[in-house]
Amino acid sequence: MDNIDNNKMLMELASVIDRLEAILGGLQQQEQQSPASLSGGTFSEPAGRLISHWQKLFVVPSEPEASPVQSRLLTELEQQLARLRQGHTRLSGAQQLNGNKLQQVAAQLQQSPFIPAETQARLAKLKHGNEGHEKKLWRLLDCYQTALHLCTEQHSQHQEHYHELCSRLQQLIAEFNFAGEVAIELDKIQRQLSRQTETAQLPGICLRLIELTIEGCRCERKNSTLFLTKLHSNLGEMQHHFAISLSEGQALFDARTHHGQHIAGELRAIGEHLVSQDSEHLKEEIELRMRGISHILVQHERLQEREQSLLKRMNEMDQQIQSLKSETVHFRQQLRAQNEKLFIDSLTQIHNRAGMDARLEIEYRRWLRYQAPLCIALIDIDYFKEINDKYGHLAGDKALRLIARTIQQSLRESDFVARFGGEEFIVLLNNIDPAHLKVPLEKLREQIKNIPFRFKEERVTITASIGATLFRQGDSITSALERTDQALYRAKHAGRDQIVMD
Ligand SMILES: Nc1nc2c(ncn2[C@@H]2O[C@H](COP(=O)(O)OP(=O)(O)OP(=O)(O)O)[C@@H](O)[C@H]2O)c(=O)[nH]1
Repeated sequence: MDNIDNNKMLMELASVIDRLEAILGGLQQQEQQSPASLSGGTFSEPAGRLISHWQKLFVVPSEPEASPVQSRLLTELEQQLARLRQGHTRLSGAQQLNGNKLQQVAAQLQQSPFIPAETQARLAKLKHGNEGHEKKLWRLLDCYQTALHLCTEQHSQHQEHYHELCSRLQQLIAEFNFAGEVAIELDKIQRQLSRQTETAQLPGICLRLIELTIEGCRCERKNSTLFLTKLHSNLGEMQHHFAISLSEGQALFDARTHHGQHIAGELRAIGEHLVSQDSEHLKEEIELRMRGISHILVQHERLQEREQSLLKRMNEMDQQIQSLKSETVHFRQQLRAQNEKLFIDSLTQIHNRAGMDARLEIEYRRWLRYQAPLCIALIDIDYFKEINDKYGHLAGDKALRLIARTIQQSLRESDFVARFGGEEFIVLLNNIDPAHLKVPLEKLREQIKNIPFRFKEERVTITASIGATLFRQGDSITSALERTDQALYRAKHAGRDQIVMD
């Protein structure tokens, strides 16, 4: 069912791409522009065919402004994207249904008393499903639209927008944690992006990433379903063995009790005869009873053999449980790594915006409960564009990594730092003394300023502006963030390289 839906979604995407291609094909005939060459060409059909049309239409524009044909083309593309969005909403409804079914199975399995704790944890994860990929698909579609606009963009900010798009795509790729072929492909694209790809290749890269996301989801779902099926059959087998062992154990117990009672009865009878009968009769009676007892002893030996084989079976089942446990531990570790990766910024290796959202929510609730002073600060690097323009984007990236490390090292263990976006960082300082709030922030500002940057053998000082505020009565997260943003704005306008508190 899952695969059918994913295939349906892939087909839907492919058909939209085909429709786009048809429009482009028509327009191409009207266009007299000469085709320009593109290196790479690693994209799959139909994305590859589509890109070659773009090459012809966008790579060597004859006019500085987008022509009416190009504008019309963009409008049509956007309409197709809108249709794709509608189709996707329908499909995600169907997927939701599947997800619900999977969650029901997981919930039922979780109730079974035979499930080890580790497996319970994994099933709980399955129960919650994974909505992240869908959001990423939309982010990719947005990137795709941006890439299309970039192809026609002529103005001075082109380079800046180009780098921003590359960063967004790299960030998205870093957030994926697919395995196998998809991971290898993603890695290739990641490297391609870091090598200054041509603008005209970006739409194709976006489409390829969409394809890979769907393929990755399909594999992930397939693996989860396989795991569930295997788990289910293992558990069924174990339950069956347990039931047999249980009834066998009960039968053994009953037989032992019965034999015990029998032997006790025989001994009692011997005792009674010892006092009441004459010696000849007594001898016969004892022989008879002794035969009865030795018969019971033979039966008892057989019981012991059955007990031995039952013990052996129990041991085998125990081993089965152990291997099931270690399998689920491994899966859980994978899931944990995947979750952690979602919250880490690929460039700086500190938390990203999603990580910050999660932590801010926790700190805010804690502040509401205990009212311990909580400070939020935005750190924005001054004139960072100049670094990029003068020394290149890669040098800029290196600087961002170093700044992130410096901020992290300057903070206490309980403080929190994340990359808020671009060249902006956010810091949360909890349990801070309001009277001395500026001290750690000043230290931060100084430490950034003292980083010994060297670009092209030139010593460069990078400074930062900081806006900060304390959470106040009646604050929401948004209101505190807005205040911090305004404080940062004032710090910039007052000449940069300084802290403004609100
Ligand atoms: N190298 C690199 N640059 C980035 C990244 N993200 C954003 N930027 C750049 O950061 C720069 C931010 O520029 P602006 O917003 O104009 O700010 P600024 O130049 O720092 O100037 P002020 O903030 O006003 O002091 C842009 O050039 C972006 O391209 C990134 O991941 N790597």
